[in-house]
Order: sequence, then structure tokens, then C-alpha cells
Amino acid sequence: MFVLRQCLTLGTKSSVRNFAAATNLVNVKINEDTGVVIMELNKPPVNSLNYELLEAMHRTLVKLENERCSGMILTSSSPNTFSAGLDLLEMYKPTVDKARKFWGMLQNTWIKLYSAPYPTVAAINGHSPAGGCLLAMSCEYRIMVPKKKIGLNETQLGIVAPQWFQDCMKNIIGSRQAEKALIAGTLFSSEEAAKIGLIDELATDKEDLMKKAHDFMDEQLGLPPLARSTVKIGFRKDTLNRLINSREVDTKYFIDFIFQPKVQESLEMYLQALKKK
Ligand SMILES: CCCCCCCCCC/C=C/CC(=O)SCCNC(=O)CCNC(=O)[C@H](O)C(C)(C)COP(=O)(O)OP(=O)(O)OC[C@H]1O[C@@H](n2cnc3c(N)ncnc32)[C@H](O)[C@@H]1OP(=O)(O)O
Repeated sequence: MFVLRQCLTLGTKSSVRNFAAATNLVNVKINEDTGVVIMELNKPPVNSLNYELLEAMHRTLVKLENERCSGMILTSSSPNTFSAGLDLLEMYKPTVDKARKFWGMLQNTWIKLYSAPYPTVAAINGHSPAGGCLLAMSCEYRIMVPKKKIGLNETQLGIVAPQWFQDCMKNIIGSRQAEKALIAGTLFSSEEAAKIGLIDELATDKEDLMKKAHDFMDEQLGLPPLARSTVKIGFRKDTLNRLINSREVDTKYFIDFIFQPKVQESLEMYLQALKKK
């Protein structure tokens, strides 16, 4: 039976209340029989990743690991968008302190998600540009509904996908395809993404998406968990360590980059264009 809880707890009823009071940016459903969790991003309209949403995700991921959840399906409550990527307002005219805090939380969240010992599936129920694509790529398996867009489109916006975003893509579709996609800032249709292996499976609709995500999870739950997670971390450790060992440098790149007047101009124009749509 599924029990809906906001911002996860596997603990007592009173701690459920505490977490629910803290945020409703992330809905968490736990299958109490299997220990599989559905984490649903819930920041309308497009799940743009601001500090608060990242913090809610990070807190949930820490809890999942501590409570030894058996698997996690990441999806969103939005009808059209998985995640619109980083919240552009976090990068538009912030203070240095705010930008630093934001970037640190993005790094924390990515490290937790990418290194999660339990199986992770992205059930991509809508568009997934830039940071949204990063979230999906950080899961082990990706299933997507038809006719939506996914990719690292940063170049198109006059910004640059950080090295660890690029590494994630390279690890999935290979160096040549990733280089082409990153230089061009390609947003792939779901169907194109399936062809190049950026996503693993296409679903017909949200119901089929969740069914396929559970099927994948069932397969993974049949494997010895320690062997499974050891192989996973073996594959991911170089990519993880590359960021872990250079977090400060990475943050400095981010800060130096976004405070350039030209970058701020591009962000302003892009934000205006989005509003005018
Ligand atoms: C050595 C060099 C080192 C470099 C160092 C690093 C440099 C910096 C790295 C920065 C990395 C950034 C990664 C990112 O994730 S950037 C974000 C990129 N995201 C996008 O391009 C997506 C933009 N959004 C869309 O394309 C569409 O919104 C959508 C997701 C396709 C959904 O379309 P839909 O029609 O349903 O919705 P609307 O477009 O009408 O949007 C609804 C409202 O939401 C606002 N919105 C949308 N996206 C964002 C966003 N990412 N941030 C903030 N706000 C967003 C939009 O303006 C609408 O607002 P309104 O209702 O007030 O009009």
C-alpha cells in the first residue's frame, strides 16, 4: 500500500508532521512493502531548481540513505515539465553569498543523487532541459514520455554546462555524441534521445511511465544490493571525485562566470523572452 508523506520520513507519525511543516516542494511516497520511494518534484509551474527545492531534495536524499530505502523513482507533479533546470532567478543579479550558497546546495544534491547506493530511476514526465537533464542523467535509468525535450542546452543560452554536467552526459552517450550535443546545446526530442541512448526507454503516457519505472525497480530489487551498489559506485567514482576534489574551484568558476556583465545580459534577455511567451 502506498502512503503519501511530504518530505520523507520512514519514522513515526510525529516526525511526518514535522517534515510536512517544513516544505511541500517535494512529495514522497513510500511503498511500505518494498521500501521503494517515489520522489515527486512539486514546485509549480516548472520545477525550476532554486535553493529551497534543492535543499528539500538534498534533505530527502540524506534521509533515504540513512533509512536504507531500497530504491527511488524521481518524477514531477507538473503535467508538462520534469524540471526546467536551474532557476534562472538564482543566477540573475544575486549577491555573491547567495550565489555561493545556491551552487553549494546544487553540488550537495548532485553528489547525493549520483552516489545513491540504492537503484534510481528518472520517470521523465515532461521537458527536461539543462539542470533538469542533469537530474535525469544522475539516475541509473531514464524513461520518458513522448514528444518532450531533453538535453544540456546551456550553450544556446550563452552559458556553459559545468564540467560535471558534461561528464554525466559523456558517461551515458559517449564522448563524441556528448561533444556535439554540448557544443550545439542540443535539446533532443524524447524519440531522438532514445535513439542516442540519452534515455533508456520511451513510455506512451504517465501511467505507462510509472509502470515501466516500477518494472525496472523490480528487476534491480532482485539483485544482491551490496554487489549492485559496489559496481555502480565503481563506475561513478571518477566523475564524483572530479567534483568532490574541486568543489571550491567549481564554485569560483560559477561565480566568476555568472557575474560577467555579458552573462547577466543574456540571462536578462532570456528571462524576458520566457515571460513574453
Ligand atoms: C570554465 C567555465 C565554467 C562555467 C561555469 C558555470 C557557468 C554557469 C552554469 C549554469 C548552468 C545552468 C544550467 C541550467 O539549468 S540553466 C536553466 C536552463 N533552463 C531552460 O533553458 C528552460 C527554460 N524554460 C523553458 O524552456 C520552458 O519553461 C519549459 C521548461 C519548456 C516549460 O514550458 P511551458 O510553456 O510549460 O512554461 P513557461 O515557459 O510558460 O514557463 C512558466 C513560468 O516558469 C518560468 N520559468 C521557466 N523556466 C524557468 C527557469 N529555468 N528558471 C526560472 N523560471 C523559469 C517562466 O518564466 C514562466 O514564468 P511566468 O509564469 O512568470 O511567466
